[in-house]
Amino acid sequence: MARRPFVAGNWKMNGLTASLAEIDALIAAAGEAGAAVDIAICPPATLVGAAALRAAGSVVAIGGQDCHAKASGAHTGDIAAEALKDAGAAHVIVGHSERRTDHAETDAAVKAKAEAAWRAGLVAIICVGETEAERDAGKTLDVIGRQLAGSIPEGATAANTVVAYEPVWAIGTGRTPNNDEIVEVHSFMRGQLSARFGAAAAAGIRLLYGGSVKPSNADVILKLADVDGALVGGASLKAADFLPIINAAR
Ligand SMILES: O=C[C@H](O)COP(=O)(O)O
Repeated sequence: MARRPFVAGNWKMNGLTASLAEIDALIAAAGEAGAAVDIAICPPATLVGAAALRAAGSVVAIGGQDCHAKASGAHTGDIAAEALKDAGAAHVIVGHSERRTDHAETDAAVKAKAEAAWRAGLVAIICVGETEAERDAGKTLDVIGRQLAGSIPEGATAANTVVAYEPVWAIGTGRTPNNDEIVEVHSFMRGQLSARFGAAAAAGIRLLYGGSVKPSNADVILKLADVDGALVGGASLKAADFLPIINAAR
C-alpha cells in the first residue's frame, strides 16, 4: 500500500505568540509540498487554538504534544484530548520519551492516552525508542517490541495511528542511527504491527523516524525503506528549516 508521507513538527516547550508567524510562513510556502505530504505542527498547548485558527483550511494540521486519558475532571494542569480537538487539533503525540522520563509515563499510561486520542477523534502519534544503554546492550528490538505491545491499543488503523521511532539518544543530540539501524527498527515495527493488527492495517500505518532530523540528513533518512516521514523537534521551529525536510519527504 502506498503510504502518504507525514512530517510532523514537535515544538516541545518552545514558542510564544510571536512564533505563530512561523506557521504563517510555513503555510505560505508549503502549498505545493502539501499536495504530496501530510504536514503537522504540534506547538505548546497554549498555542494550539490560535495555531489551528491560523492553519484552518491550509495544508498544515495542528496537533497537541500530550493528553490526559480522561475526557474531563479534577486533573489540574492536564489537557483532555477532547479539549485539543475542540481547539482545532487533528493529532496528538503520546508517549514521547520526554514524557516517559519527565513524568514517569508507563506503556499502560501511553496506551490509555492513545485510546483517549481516538475517543476524541484525534490521530495518535505514538512514540517509542530505546535509550543508548539499551542499544549498547543489544536490547533495542526487545525494548521497541515491548513498547509497541504495551503502548498501542487494540484497534490501531492507518486512520487513527502513526508510530514514531525516536531513539532517545538521538533526540536533540545531532546523532542518528545509521541507515541500516533505522531500517532494521522500522522493518521490525512493521512486522510487529502486522502480526498484531493484520497485514492490511500494518501496511497502511505510517512509521516516522525522529531524532536529530535536519535539512542536511532528511533526504537520506526519508528515503529509507519503511520510513514514511519524520517527527522533527528543533528543526521544526523555523519554517525555513522545516520546509526542506517536508520537501525531502515528497
Ligand atoms: O519529537 C521530536 C523529537 O524528540 C526529535 O527532536 P529533535 O529533532 O530536536 O532531535
